[in-house]
Amino acid sequence: MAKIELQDVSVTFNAHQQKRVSFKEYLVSGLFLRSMNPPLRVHALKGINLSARDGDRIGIIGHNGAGKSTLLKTLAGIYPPTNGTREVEGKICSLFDITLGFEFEATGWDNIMYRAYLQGETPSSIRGKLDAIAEFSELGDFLNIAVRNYSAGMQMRLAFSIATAIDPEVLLIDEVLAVGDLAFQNKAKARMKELMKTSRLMVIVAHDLNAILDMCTHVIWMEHGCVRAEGAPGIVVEQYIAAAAAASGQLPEALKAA
Ligand SMILES: Nc1ncnc2c1ncn2[C@@H]1O[C@H](COP(=O)(O)OP(=O)(O)OP(=O)(O)O)[C@@H](O)[C@H]1O
Repeated sequence: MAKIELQDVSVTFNAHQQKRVSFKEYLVSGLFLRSMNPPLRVHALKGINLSARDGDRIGIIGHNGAGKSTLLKTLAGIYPPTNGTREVEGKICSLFDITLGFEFEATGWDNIMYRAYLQGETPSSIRGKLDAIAEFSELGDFLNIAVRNYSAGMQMRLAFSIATAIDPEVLLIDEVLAVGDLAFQNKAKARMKELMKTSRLMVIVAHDLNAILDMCTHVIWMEHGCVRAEGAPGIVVEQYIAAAAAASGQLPEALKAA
């Protein structure tokens, strides 16, 4: 069974400020032993509660900087909650930032082994998938050389081929993932669709509201690190569009017609 349970989760970052300071300000701050660039605390997530089970397809929408990617990364276990608790059960496949964590001095083949192992495969289950991963990546002999010699697109191909080789129970996707050239993108999209169908639980961050309406059973609208609204996709997306239109001083199409 796949399961996600976030209780009162907050994530805070300490960002280093790089304000320009005049020489005078610099001297005065030194005199009082004050830093001119104290860390800026960014409250990316504030008190998020989320509960999802087998069969749920959750869409996350919201403005730039609302906290969508941070939420996805917290679910993936990349960011530990600053407060609150995170519980995720099931094999996770994260389709975002997929090229992070390559061993650049190692060959493509070795990276397949390392990564698949980190994704929870055993040495024997990896061996059964090696050829399929290599074939999907279409990297051929390049798999014999160090990954540092790959182009950005080739790294993407390899990372995507490995990440999607497992049968995920929990699928975490950022819509902006664009993999490789046009031919590979079509292949990648088809594989993503397949994974969306077969995974038990999916959470997707997207700005494409039609995709959200098509795919999701539940939508969470994030605003400044909080959940502004959540519920049935049709209702939440409509509220989101109306709020965006009001903010930009335009009437939503539906209201214009009324
Ligand atoms: N590693 C980090 N260090 C410091 N601040 C961060 C970090 N990651 C995100 N933030 C901040 O957290 C807030 C939420 O960012 P996040 O990337 O989650 O937003 P988002 O909703 O995914 O935005 P977008 O739609 O633009 O991708 C922003 O204010 C961002 O500056």
